[in-house]
Amino acid sequence: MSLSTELGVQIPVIDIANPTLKTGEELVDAAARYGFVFIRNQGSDISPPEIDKTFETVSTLRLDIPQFPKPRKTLDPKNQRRGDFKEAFNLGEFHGGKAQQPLPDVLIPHEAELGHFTDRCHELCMKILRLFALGLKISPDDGGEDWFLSRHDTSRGPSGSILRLLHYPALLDDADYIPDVDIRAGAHSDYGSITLLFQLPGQPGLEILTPPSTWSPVPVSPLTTASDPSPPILVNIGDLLSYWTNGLLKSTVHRVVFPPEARRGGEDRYSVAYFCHPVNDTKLVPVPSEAIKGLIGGDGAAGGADVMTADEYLKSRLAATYGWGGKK
Ligand SMILES: O=C(O)CCC(=O)C(=O)O
Ligand SMILES: [Fe+2]
Repeated sequence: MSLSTELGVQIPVIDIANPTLKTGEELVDAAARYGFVFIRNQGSDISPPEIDKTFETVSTLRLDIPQFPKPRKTLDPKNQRRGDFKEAFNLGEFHGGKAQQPLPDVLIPHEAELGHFTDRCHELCMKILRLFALGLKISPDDGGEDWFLSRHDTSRGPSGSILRLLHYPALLDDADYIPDVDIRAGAHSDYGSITLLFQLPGQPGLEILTPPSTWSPVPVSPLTTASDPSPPILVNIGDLLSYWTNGLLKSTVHRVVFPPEARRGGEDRYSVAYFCHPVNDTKLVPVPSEAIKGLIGGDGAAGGADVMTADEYLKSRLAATYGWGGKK
């Protein structure tokens, strides 16, 4: 493990190519401290060409796609009056390589490739969740390393997992833009188990809220990964996994800002996020780990009659942010 030392916060960089118990412990430690961790990408999990291909597709996204919502919405409706300067397309689960929703014309030729990428993201999430179970020392009697896997097994039923393609347009000279008010993506936390975030070299902007309340920039490629074939994949804990672990793993608030040089003109920014959720009917009983037992009783998952399903939890988070029926 190494730390990303430049700029602001030091998010650990972890190599999971040949994982051991120590790798699991390091992941749990990073998730408990920061809620964010970089997974080094030297090609063994999701290959750089697969990531490049997905970004080629994302770069075809333009504001004139009818399905893109207008006017713009924000991820932070409580604090922000104006919409985020971004467009995004969410792809739900694929079945047999087929999207289960209408696709905009520009994405139709890329359906199989996006389905494949979604599968690769899900597999990587399973590898990471297995390592979390190892690091949390879940006993073999309770399901051991497989504890999270059976609960994210897509053959058991639908889930809220989403692949989100994001485009943050460059600012045109005549853009209706208010410096220091407008933002590319408003402050928010993610809702699911874990999120994978893919970013492009030279396109920074992500910031995380660090205690007591400082916005710290997150580099795309920390120094120790500068010569890797692809930037590391950024993994963050969502609200559901934080709830499930009674707050041991942190769901950290984050946002995307305009880099200072992009405040007029500037460049488009593209990113891809995979939000991994458990199967809808998964019961969110407390994760059986000694590290979590002492924390039960706060705002986290309760046993007994109060147990929520993953689907109920997601709906409650959407309702708290947008009112019932809203969409993130
Ligand atoms: O585009 C990014 O870098 C972050 C996007 C994000 O946080 C989200 O869509 O939840
Ligand atoms: Fe996010």
